[in-house]
Amino acid sequence: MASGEEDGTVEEKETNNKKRTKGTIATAWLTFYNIAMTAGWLVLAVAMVRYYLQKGTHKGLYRNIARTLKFFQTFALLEVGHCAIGIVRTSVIVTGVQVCSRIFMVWFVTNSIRQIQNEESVILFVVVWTITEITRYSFYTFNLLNHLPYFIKWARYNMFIVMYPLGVIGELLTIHASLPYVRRSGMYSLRLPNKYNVSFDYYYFLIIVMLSYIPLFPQLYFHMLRQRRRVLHGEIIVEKDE
Ligand SMILES: CCCCCCCCCCCCC[C@@H](O)CC(=O)SCCNC(=O)CCNC(=O)[C@H](O)C(C)(C)COP(=O)(O)OP(=O)(O)OC[C@H]1O[C@@H](n2cnc3c(N)ncnc32)[C@H](O)[C@@H]1OP(=O)(O)O
Repeated sequence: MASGEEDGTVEEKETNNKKRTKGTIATAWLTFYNIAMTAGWLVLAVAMVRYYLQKGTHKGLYRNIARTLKFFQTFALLEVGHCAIGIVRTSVIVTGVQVCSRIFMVWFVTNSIRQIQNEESVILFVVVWTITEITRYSFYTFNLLNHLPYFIKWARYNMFIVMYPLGVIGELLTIHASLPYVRRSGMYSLRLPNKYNVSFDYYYFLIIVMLSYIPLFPQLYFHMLRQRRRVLHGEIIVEKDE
């Protein structure tokens, strides 16, 4: 008599193989991690809605949620580790660029320059990140638990089409708004002469960061479009080794 696996479809067999290779400890850790991250971003969403309903303005909202945002966005650094040790099938480079650019936005732009914290662009990228991350982490969680509702899968691989550009617009407008303050204050800059004999201008560094979105963002976006074709339309995509 044929075993259950022999009876299964190619898709089922592939899922079983993937699970076996991932291992129990890794699966348990990822389940815990994804539940914690879904909960964290949900807390953030509730805090934002409550603040807006109580105050009727977005002014002061960033300060109200800053701690939670910094904590959960920084925690996402673990994702680079997940890829590096091979417990998730994702590129370290793609994940690294995504996570580091977000951490940079949170710590070295929004958190460091108080004057821009009430900009609408800050609210734009925080709202977009929040919606995206609730969907993404619940997708991973339900997927690991083998109970993935189709609408979450659909949302994970469709919402980014609009959300990614919106998030980028919010981030770029925020960096742009910070430029005059950075120039005036000379923050994080090193002027000559100094004992190291090096100079660094954070103002120009921020302009370089903004320009680096031009080559880097399309790569992240096309990566997600490929993932979308693979997951929603079953296309076999041959990726180059990183
Ligand atoms: C220091 C100076 C910094 C300079 C900065 C330069 C700027 C560069 C430009 C950067 C622009 C970024 C802008 C961005 O911040 C804006 C926004 O995010 S706006 C909001 C919209 N965003 C999105 O929709 C994000 C989309 N991106 C992502 O989801 C990820 O970041 C990405 C790494 C791109 C995801 O790719 P991935 O390959 O992981 O896709 P999948 O989700 O399909 O996963 C692939 C497989 O891995 C499994 N997996 C992954 N993670 C987990 C996990 N945590 N738990 C369990 N399993 C996981 C997943 O299930 C897939 O498995 P399988 O292949 O078996 O199906």
